[in-house]
Amino acid sequence: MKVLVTELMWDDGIEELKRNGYSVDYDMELGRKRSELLELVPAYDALIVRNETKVDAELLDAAKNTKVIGRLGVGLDNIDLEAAKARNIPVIPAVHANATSVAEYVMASMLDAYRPLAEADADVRKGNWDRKFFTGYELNRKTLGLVGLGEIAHRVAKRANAFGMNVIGYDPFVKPYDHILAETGVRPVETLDELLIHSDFVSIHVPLTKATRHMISKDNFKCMKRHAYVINSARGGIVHEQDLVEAVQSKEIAGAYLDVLETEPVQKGSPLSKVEAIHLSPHIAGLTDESQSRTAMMVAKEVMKVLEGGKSLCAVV
Ligand SMILES: NC(=O)c1ccc[n+]([C@@H]2O[C@H](COP(=O)([O-])OP(=O)(O)OC[C@H]3O[C@@H](n4cnc5c(N)ncnc54)[C@H](O)[C@@H]3O)[C@@H](O)[C@H]2O)c1
Ligand SMILES: O=C(O)[C@H](O)CS(=O)(=O)O
Repeated sequence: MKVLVTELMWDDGIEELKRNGYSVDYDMELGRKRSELLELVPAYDALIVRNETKVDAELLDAAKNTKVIGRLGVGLDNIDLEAAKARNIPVIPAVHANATSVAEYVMASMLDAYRPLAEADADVRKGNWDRKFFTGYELNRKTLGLVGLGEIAHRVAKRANAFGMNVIGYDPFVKPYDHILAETGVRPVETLDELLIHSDFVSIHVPLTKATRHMISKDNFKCMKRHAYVINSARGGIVHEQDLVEAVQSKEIAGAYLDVLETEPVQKGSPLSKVEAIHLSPHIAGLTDESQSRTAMMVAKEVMKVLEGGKSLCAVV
């Protein structure tokens, strides 16, 4: 059977498929080459994608022999789940496989905001020794507000607790008596405004949906503390980018860490890249060697399970 991998996949998973007798074609840029992809896809029994391949009705119609779709991550905003369901094609994300890596990225962002080592290093290399300017702040006793209280948010909360932070969270779908809140030390709040008003850091952990698009925009920044930072490692489009630029430029908030953008890769001349206090990274929060090895192996194994006639417990449709 033939498997087509259209985006970055760690060797472990590719080798696992080959060891089990599958023929694998791998082009990590194919997700961006739509017409080539549409031409190639009918020949494959399984499709393995990441976040850039648009898996819509058109692609699924072309994928006449495809029996399963593996997703090398958890965000599903690039996949038309209804269209997959209608065609009886299970979609299998790498459930929880990169959550710890994202949680560590959020901790790194908060530490960078308060202890900017890269900037201090650059300054010392210029011959300066400015101890006053580089005096930082402690995360201890600061408030972290988590928007969305799913898998990643809880892993962030555990780590933030270890740093002595107060952690609050907003998620209308999580019950206030849910045991996970007690286990990870999150105090739930009832409204997004309440979270924004109290937080020194606001970290976003919701999927991109119609309801979450531009969930953080102009009026929300006005609620926030002037020294607060926004961290978005979830999806571009949840934070309104132009409103963010204006909020940082007018000092309504201190800055932001964005791992994800509304249009990826970053556009030439993007206003985001002109604001020093907006820190950008190329969608790498979930990318570590460990997480990608786990992700690739999990997806390879679950895809093979379906191709061999079994059922994957990780399938979302
Ligand atoms: N940057 C990266 O590398 C990276 C890596 C992994 C995941 N992600 C993104 O992070 C997102 C979250 O991942 P997760 O594993 O924590 O997902 P999850 O499904 O475990 O949690 C999402 C939470 O968001 C909540 N939610 C949904 N709509 C909401 C709303 N309108 N208001 C408040 N809460 C709402 C849900 O109730 C759920 O608890 C993913 O959907 C993905 O887009 C990014
Ligand atoms: O949704 C995810 O898991 C992440 O955004 C990482 S990736 O799969 O898009 O690389």
